[in-house]
Amino acid sequence: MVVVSQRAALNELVVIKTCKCSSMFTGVPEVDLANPEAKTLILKACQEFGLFKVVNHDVPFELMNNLENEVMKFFKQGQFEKDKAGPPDPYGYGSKRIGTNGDVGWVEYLLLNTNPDVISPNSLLLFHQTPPNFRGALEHYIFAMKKMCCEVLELMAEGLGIGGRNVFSKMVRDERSDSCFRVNHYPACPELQVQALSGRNLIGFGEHTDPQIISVLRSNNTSGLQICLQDGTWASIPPDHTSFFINVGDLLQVMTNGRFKSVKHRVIMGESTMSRVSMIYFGGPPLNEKIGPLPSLVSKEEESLYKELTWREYKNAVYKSRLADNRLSLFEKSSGQ
Ligand SMILES: C=C1C[C@]23C[C@@]1(O)CC[C@H]2[C@@]12CC[C@H](O)[C@@](C)(C(=O)O1)[C@H]2[C@@H]3C(=O)O
Ligand SMILES: O=C(O)CCC(=O)C(=O)O
Ligand SMILES: [Fe+2]
Repeated sequence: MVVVSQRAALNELVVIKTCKCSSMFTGVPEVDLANPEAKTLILKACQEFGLFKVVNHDVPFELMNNLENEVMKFFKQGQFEKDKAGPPDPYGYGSKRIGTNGDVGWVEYLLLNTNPDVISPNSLLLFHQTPPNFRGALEHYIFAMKKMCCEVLELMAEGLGIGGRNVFSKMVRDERSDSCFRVNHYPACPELQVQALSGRNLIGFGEHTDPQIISVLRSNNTSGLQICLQDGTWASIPPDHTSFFINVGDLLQVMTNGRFKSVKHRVIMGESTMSRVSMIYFGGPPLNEKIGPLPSLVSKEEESLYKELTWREYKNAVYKSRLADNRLSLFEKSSGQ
C-alpha cells in the first residue's frame, strides 16, 4: 500500500475503543483431523463459537508459505501496478474500501472467484496477467482448501447425524460452486501501536459474518483477528501460521436451523508490529442452490426458523448491505421480506 500521507489516510478510517488488555483468548477449540472424536469436537465448536482451529491437517506448510511469498510480491508492487487489477467488481484488487456501500478498513486485498465460468472483467484480467508462479501457487492452494473444506463439512454432517455425509460438501464440490478466495494485507503502521496503547484500535476489517457456507482462514503469525463470543465480548484469536481457522458462514447457520452459529468477527490493528497477511477460502454453493433448514434438523414445520432462498437471492442482498448489517434477518421467517 503506497501511503502518501499516513495521517490523512488514518483519518478516513474507523477507530474503535477497545479494552486496553490485549490478552489472547485461550479457549479456541482445536480439532485434530486424525482424531476419531473430530466430528464431536467440531459439532461442539460450531454450536458454541462458530469457529475452531484445525491441526494435523495434511496441507504442507510449503504450500501455504509459497502462496504467502507470491502474495507479498504482489502487494510490494507500486500502487500503479496493483491498481491495474482493480477496482474490485467485486473481484480484483481493492484498497481500503471494502464492498461498495461505504465500508473502509486498513487493508488492501485481492478477491478472486474460484469458478472460472463466472465472467467478471477483473477475474479474467487477473487470470491472464497473474505471473505463472503466483497462478500456480494459487491453484495448488485453492485445490487443497476445497479438499479440506469438504472433509470438514463431511465431519459436520456426521456429527449432526444427518443421512448423507455429503449433504453440505456436495455444494462446494459442485463444478458450479460459487466459492471465492481472498488475500488480505494489513500493512504495519507504527502510529497504530501508539493508539492501541491508549485502548484505541484502528479497524482493519470491520465486524461481519461471512455469508457463504464455510470459511477457511490461514494467516501469517500476526494477531488482529477477533471473534464475538456469545456474551457479546470480543476475543483475540492467537495466531498460528501452521493451522487453519474454520468459521461457520450464514448459509450453514440457516441449513442447521440455527444450531451452528455464523460467527461475527473482525480484524483490529495495533496488536502487532508486523503486517498481517491472511488468505481465506469461502466455500459457497452454486448460485441457483435453494438454501433452507434441512428437513432432518427440523422436527415440525413451525420449528423451522428460516425460509428458503437461493444463494443468488441472498448474495444479491448481501452485496447491497454494509459489513456489519444483520443479513441473516433476510432469511428469518418473521422478516416478511
Ligand atoms: C461490504 C461488503 C463486502 C462484502 C460484500 C458486502 O456488501 C457485505 C459482505 C462482505 C463480505 C464479507 C466476507 C467476504 O470477505 C466477502 C468476499 C463476502 O462474500 O462478503 C465480503 C464482500 C466483499 O468484500 O466483496
Ligand atoms: O483478514 C482476516 O484475518 C479476516 C478477514 C475476513 O474476515 C474476511 O475477509 O472476510
Ligand atoms: Fe470474514
